[in-house]
Amino acid sequence: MSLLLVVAAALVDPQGRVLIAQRPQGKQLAGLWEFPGGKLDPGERPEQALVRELAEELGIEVATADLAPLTFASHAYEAFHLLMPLYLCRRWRGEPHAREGQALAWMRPSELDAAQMPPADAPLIAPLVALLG
Ligand SMILES: Nc1nc2c([nH]c(=O)n2[C@H]2C[C@H](O)[C@@H](COP(=O)(O)OP(=O)(O)OP(=O)(O)O)O2)c(=O)[nH]1
Repeated sequence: MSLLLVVAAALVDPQGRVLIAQRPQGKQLAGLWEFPGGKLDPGERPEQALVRELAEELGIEVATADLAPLTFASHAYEAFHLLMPLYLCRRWRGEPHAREGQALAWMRPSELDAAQMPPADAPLIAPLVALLG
């Protein structure tokens, strides 16, 4: 079993909506909607990696102090076991925009359709609904 650590963020806007991004064609799980984030580079701390991914993917600047642990996913994919902490973030600099051509959407957690997200993400929705409605 290989364990894959991926860090992800629920960016929350003032209306209580969270940002999801569509995985581009050609990648594993293409077309599904996910929380922004990604894998750690060698030697990186998880929060550092998430700050870097948010800058690369969305062009926003986030301080590690503004990343609050919310919950995590633990899911057995065929090729690896995914362990994915989900951080809540309500404060950033800049306007999130798709820097990698991905579609973006702000959604109320209660509207997140588990079917359109990777299977690992299904258990992440209830804690977001509990917090934000
Ligand atoms: N960022 C993110 N990844 C997720 C979520 N749910 C989920 O199963 N994953 C999986 C998909 C990928 O296997 C992995 C994230 O890897 P990644 O986005 O950094 O890398 P990738 O698969 O696009 O591949 P690559 O960049 O190395 O080419 O975690 C999610 O909500 N957000």
